[in-house]
Amino acid sequence: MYDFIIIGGGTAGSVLASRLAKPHNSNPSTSPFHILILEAGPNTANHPHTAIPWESAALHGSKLDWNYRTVPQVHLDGKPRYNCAVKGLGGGTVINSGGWIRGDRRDYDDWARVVGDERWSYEGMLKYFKRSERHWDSSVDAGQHGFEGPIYNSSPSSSGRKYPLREEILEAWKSLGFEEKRDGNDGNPQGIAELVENWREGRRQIASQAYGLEGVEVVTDVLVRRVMLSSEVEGTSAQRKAVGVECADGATYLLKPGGEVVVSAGAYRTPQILLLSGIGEPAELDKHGIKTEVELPDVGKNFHDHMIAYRYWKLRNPDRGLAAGSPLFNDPAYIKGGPLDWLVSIPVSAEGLRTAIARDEGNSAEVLDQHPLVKGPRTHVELSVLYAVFGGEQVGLKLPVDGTAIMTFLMPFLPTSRGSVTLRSAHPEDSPVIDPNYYATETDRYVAREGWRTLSQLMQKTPQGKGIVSNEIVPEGYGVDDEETDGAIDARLKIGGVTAFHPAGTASMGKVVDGSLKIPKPLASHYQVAVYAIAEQAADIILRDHK
Ligand SMILES: Cc1cc2nc3c(=O)[nH]c(=O)nc-3n(C[C@H](O)[C@H](O)[C@H](O)COP(=O)(O)OP(=O)(O)OC[C@H]3O[C@@H](n4cnc5c(N)ncnc54)[C@H](O)[C@@H]3O)c2cc1C
Repeated sequence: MYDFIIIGGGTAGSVLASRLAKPHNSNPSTSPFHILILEAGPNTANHPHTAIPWESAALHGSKLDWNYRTVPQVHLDGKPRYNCAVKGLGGGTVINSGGWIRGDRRDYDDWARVVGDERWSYEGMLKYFKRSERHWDSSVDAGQHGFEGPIYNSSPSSSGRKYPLREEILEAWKSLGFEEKRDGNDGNPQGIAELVENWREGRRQIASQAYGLEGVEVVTDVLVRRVMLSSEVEGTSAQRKAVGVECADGATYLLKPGGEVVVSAGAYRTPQILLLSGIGEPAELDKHGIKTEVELPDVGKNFHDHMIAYRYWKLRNPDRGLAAGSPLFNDPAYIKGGPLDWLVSIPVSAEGLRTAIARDEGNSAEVLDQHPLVKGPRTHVELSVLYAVFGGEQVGLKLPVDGTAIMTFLMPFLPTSRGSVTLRSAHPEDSPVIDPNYYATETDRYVAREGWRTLSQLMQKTPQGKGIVSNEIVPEGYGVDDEETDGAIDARLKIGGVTAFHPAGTASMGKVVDGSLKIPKPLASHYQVAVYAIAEQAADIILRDHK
């Protein structure tokens, strides 16, 4: 019997279990709790492709990948998209690209406003951002950064990567009017900031190992089917309480009285487990012959993901050795992180945004003035230049990694499109039906087009961009369109839009789980920093309740 059963030993599950077993600042093994993690995949500790970050390419489609396909994306080119999630101890941290990006304080403040709970504001989360990280530079603002957390941070410059295009690209961004920031992770990321990664000396840090699971019972290779619920009468109303967990093979694990089950199975599988437990929309449950235990219509709704789109550019002078494939990139320092220097986080123009929102939501001028996406300014899109090429096959391009081309990406950050994750069947082995519904709103299309045009300006209009690249490498059948009409940009984004691997929102708090963890909106960031901090705060909340 257990005090805590944690379903899913991924990023959040590992951090939470570790902190419950050994609270922050405590001596080893002081926990009085019996804690269990149930993880569907294997222990990833000694896997040959998990230590060196760039080897994660070999994990896509492997046994460690749940390897999802979405439903056809009707607002893109009508085709399904591949969505990856890791099946193994450590979850997303086994494969992710290591971007350690905290995002914009305004998003967290918006969460706090929506859920009426200041613990989820930027200031409320700050303690946990600091607690999880170990910044490499002791001269940065100690009010914003942690120096003793389990997760080591690094940057291209701190790891000794000296990319030949670093200064030219910086100057190109500046010539578009953007300002350089010394620290992109201080809650105000707008501008040009150096990339921060969570690689330690060029090695991946997997959450389950970096935090450590001493004092936690870990069962791997076990697929959870459902949370077992009992009916308890409290006062005049019947309450459902978790009493344990049932696995697909029929094994059960039970809670001690007063114990808790935590469902941290990621954005795709958390709603599946809740639905298989009879927690969800009765009509949806009826379809699969599942008895409704708790009516919660929003389980699996509110799904959103960041869409990313890549573009490719022919180098004017490849012999300068500017991109992966040229000999310079064989320097061992260069495998210590991703082939880029800068992330540029920007708002889009408020006027166009108001028009787009009005088309989607039909708001009056007064409402639009107060609209959270307009007020801010919010960080609407992230842009970057990479000194490598990959992902071209999505748009039918075969691009050898031979040092002759570079790429750019744009990632619209605060999508208003919403999709869903629903049941395919009552069998836990069947993957859920995943519909991110990318690019469904005019607001999302407007933001993406603005990002697209900014990248075109950077590469084709700035003196530095014009000096670096000769032309864009365009997919067959798509001409180079100097006018850059909305239609022409949409056509490219509809074939090129793919997941940035940031699924979220399917157990949206306040609607799906209890009041302490209500977080229903997207963030202008990459999600692991937030997941680490949320799990850190969850541990504090649970430990307070169990004192
Ligand atoms: C390819 C890729 C690149 C990424 N790059 C970045 C990046 O550069 N920066 C960034 O900030 N974020 C990045 N992310 C996102 C980030 O890694 C995730 O947001 C984060 O890991 C999510 O944590 P989680 O705990 O919610 O889910 P996960 O870490 O996915 O954990 C869920 C766990 O639950 C387990 N599970 C699921 N169903 C069951 C079941 N029925 N029974 C038992 N166990 C189950 C899974 O196997 C998994 O281990 C990336 C993600 C991917 C996939």
